[in-house]
Amino acid sequence: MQIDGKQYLSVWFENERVKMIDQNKLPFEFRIAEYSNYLEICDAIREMTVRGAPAIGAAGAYAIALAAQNAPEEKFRAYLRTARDELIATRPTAIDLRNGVNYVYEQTIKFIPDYRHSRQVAILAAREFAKKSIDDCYQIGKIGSEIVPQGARILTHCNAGALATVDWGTALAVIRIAHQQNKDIFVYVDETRPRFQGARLTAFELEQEGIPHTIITDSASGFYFWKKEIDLVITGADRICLNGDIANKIGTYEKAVLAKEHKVPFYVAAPFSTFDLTTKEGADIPIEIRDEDEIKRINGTYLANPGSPALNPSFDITPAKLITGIITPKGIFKPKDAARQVQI
Ligand SMILES: CSC[C@H]1O[C@H](OP(=O)(O)O)[C@H](O)[C@@H]1O
Repeated sequence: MQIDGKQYLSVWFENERVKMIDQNKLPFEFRIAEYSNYLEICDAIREMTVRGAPAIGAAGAYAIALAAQNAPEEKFRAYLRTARDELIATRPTAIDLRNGVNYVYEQTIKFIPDYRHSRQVAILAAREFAKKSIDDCYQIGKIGSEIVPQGARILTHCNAGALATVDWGTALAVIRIAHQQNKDIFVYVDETRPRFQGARLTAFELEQEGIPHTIITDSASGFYFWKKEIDLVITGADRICLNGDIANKIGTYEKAVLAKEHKVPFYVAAPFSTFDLTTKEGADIPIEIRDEDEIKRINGTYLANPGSPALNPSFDITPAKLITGIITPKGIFKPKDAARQVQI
């Protein structure tokens, strides 16, 4: 992604350290955070310094590579197993995290007790996972742009951009490439309470690339559907089940219901690292419940009644029946057929 004319990835491995754009500071401050051990990356994922399903998948992959560099040889496998389990436990919903961590873990332990080779393979495997994510997201953008009509007004929710992946994005990869194809698109950006990934991160990415857009409150989208100002909805996903149900940022489900009511196509864009072939349907996906203070406070200042409790599920489930198609690196598929593409 271009930031002030310079090319960046959201997360990368350099000089034996994992580096990432601090997404909690954007768009007000551009800061690169860097870590030398996997425990710091566990905190970074929990605190959403890095966030977005494919981005935390890559961060987890690099964290295992870092663990392999630091693991004492006398307990190499046990140290890596602990790192794997602690990283996967940081955020339960996005399946890319488990997929990225497990991929590098499995590749690395194959070479024990050749510890030097294991350490080299760990870094190569993590870099391979991240590079495949970038390539998959670019393909998603190219394939997805085919369903974007000229002059389309597109609603998107949360941030499914380059910041939520390693580069390009998923929903925003489609939007970026449609813009590059001069399709004259306009984007309605849901602010996405309570952490404002839309108002802060999606709006930042779109402004950086000169893509016309407006921020709206989450509750305003219904009004723009009613005004017939939304032609298409494209979101990302955090987990896609065997039957095509998806988990995505809280508020996605209601956009899908509105889209159905107003006969507007609702697409989900995701790489294959977001598919979970071990989960049959959406009801089986663990939903991350985050701290109530994310709702009640901003930067420590209360904006809600301090004495009242708040419920803060970070994701919801959108059933396959509300999804027009799932945009993958291999093509666009009906939800019920998408998971099969991963198996092929
Ligand atoms: C490329 S899809 C990213 C996906 O992850 C976001 O969640 P979070 O910001 O909590 O990591 C959101 O659900 C996006 O759609």
